[in-house]
Amino acid sequence: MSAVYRLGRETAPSPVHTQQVQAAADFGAGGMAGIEVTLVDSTLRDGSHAVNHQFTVEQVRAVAASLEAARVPVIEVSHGDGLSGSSLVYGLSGTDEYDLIRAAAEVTTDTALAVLLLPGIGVRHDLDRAQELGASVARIATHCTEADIADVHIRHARDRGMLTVGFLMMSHMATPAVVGAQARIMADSGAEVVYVVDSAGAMLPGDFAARVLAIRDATDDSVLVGVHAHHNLGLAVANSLAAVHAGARWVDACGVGLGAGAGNAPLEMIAASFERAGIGTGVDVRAAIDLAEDVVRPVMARPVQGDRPSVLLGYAGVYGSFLIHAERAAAQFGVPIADILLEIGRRKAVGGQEDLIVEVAAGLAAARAAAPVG
Ligand SMILES: CC[C@H](O)CC(=O)C(=O)O
Ligand SMILES: [Mn+2]
Repeated sequence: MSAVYRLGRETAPSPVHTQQVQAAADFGAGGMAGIEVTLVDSTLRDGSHAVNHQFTVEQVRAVAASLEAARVPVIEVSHGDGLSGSSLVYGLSGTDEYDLIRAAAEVTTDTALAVLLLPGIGVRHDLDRAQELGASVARIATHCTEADIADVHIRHARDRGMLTVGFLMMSHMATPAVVGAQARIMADSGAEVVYVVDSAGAMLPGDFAARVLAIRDATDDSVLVGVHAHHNLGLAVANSLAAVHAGARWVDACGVGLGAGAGNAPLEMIAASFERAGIGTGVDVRAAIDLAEDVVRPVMARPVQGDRPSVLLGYAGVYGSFLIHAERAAAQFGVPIADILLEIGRRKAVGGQEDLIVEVAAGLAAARAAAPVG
């Protein structure tokens, strides 16, 4: 017989104030009317993780053309780990990313092309090559405490006339004040937009809002703030709304959410919910819904969803792009993926430490083998 549940563990809510009702209404339909944002679609870059970096020229042409038709203003095309990410450690590209950038450039005229670069994986020359093929937006990504290593790349992109964006990855690992200070470093280097990036999909709406406000404060609103949310805890759209409410004006999304882990904020849901909130994006919502279903879903090699490993990524604060590596290590060493991800989270691994996943899996397997049976 099951238990009878009785009221008792709940704490009483505090009395309702008029300001609270007004603040809540900001998050309702039409509550953010008058705000305009720039949407950046990263299906062809973050989505690269979810297809094991196997995008083809034909797929890129189809996705890029449909994004242009939906009036998405900026689309990002690169290996998942940024320019020159194709490697044994991060995953070899099926098609050279410059061929993919060229393909996207050939089918777009009104949409701007962006590329991602992680200093050390890619170099300044990679930005030059991408720009020659048509990229005009450079997104320079570092761990959230290492903004200074982006200095030469940000300056270089600005000198070449590219719209330059700083991208503070794994932002949940630093306090709002630290994220603000790091954004200031990127702004001083010349970044025009600086992003709060929830690489692990571990952040809650207030975590985003606090970091957006901290960046605005630390930079005296001299840069625009962007947000890049992952859906591991099912919060990517709500987090993006909270970030916009706090002042973010660039917002990333991917068709069907195609991206690392449980994916990114789905473009079609961002476009639709933002329109309901009154936020202007310029994107054709019907076309975004159609392209997600008809163009992006067919290229998905695997469903991007909040399954066990994806939720664990968000819960443990682990890099979304570690998912495929962790799945492989779990199969190779015969240990539960949950154990690997929780241990990686405890060790606070940062991007670039993919080999630690193998070390952790091997260690867990050895510990199991050594444990007394029974
Ligand atoms: C490894 C680069 C990474 O995928 C960038 C990004 O999208 C993120 O940190 O979420
Ligand atoms: Mn991402």
